[in-house]
Amino acid sequence: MELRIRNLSKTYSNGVVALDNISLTIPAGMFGLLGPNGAGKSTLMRTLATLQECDAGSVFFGDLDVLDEKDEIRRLLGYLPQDFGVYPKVSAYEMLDHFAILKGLSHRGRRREVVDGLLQQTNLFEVRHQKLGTFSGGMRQRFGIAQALLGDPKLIIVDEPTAGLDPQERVRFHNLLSDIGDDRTVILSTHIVSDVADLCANMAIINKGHLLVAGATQQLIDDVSCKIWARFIDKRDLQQFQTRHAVISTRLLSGRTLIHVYSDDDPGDGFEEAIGDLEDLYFATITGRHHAADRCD
Ligand SMILES: Nc1ncnc2c1ncn2[C@@H]1O[C@H](COP(=O)(O)OP(=O)(O)OP(=O)(O)O)[C@@H](O)[C@H]1O
Repeated sequence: MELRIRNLSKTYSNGVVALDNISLTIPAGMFGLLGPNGAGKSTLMRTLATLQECDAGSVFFGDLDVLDEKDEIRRLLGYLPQDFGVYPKVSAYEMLDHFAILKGLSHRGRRREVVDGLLQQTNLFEVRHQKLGTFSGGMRQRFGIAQALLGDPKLIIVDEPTAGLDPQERVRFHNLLSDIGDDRTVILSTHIVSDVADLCANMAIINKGHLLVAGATQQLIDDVSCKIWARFIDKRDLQQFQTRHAVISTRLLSGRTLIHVYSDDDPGDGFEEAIGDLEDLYFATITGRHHAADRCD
């Protein structure tokens, strides 16, 4: 089902504008919401998860008014918050069983089936009697997904789930997310570009409360791909290059400094055409070089 966000705004009491007139349509499947720290992602996620009020705007999930029909939405919603805390002294099984009771699964036999199934799906069945306090970050996040999946939600919101996971756990977590994203609407909020590149067919970039671009991930990459130029430089010359060119990223590659610049035409100066990727789109967009209307021919 589609989630339609229209003209959503939120200003905190200290004057910070966290969401500035955001309009966005999120189709079924995996959707990536990408933005740096402080962009407004968590504010948007908490608003969609009915945990926080906005100042203006509307949100519909199919025919349901998310901001008004909170109880109905909560029945369809699974949420993994950014700061998902667990009781360290309780086992994974006990905790999930407890959440299942709260979700209204009162029949003991049925509950056991559901809880066992979710522990299997998240690869935690073998360790189900271990205390949550002994879990690694990745195991804890997979447990977070297990609790978010209770009640078979149609809308799943995960807020920065892979921060702090090692590469192996990240892959494992990605596989789990891509499995659950098949027949649901899953919103993945993250500042990690590869999370979106690996998983999300559709995406948006927000910064400082503004929606910058939104659409099909591959189309958005195609729109930037002809405008990215690269060259290695001596890192002492970086400032010079920054004054002459629209430098969007600087990275070290085998000890050498590689810069990417954004330009409609060949910038000269020894740059070669690079094939723009999602990271280029991200940096070009949040540095204000690339805009939603910019295209490659
Ligand atoms: N309760 C609050 N009161 C005042 N300002 C807030 C509050 N919560 C968030 N903010 C501010 O609103 C802006 C957006 O914050 P938000 O947490 O939504 O961003 P984010 O993209 O999720 O970033 P992060 O990844 O750091 O959580 C930030 O400038 C933040 O400092």
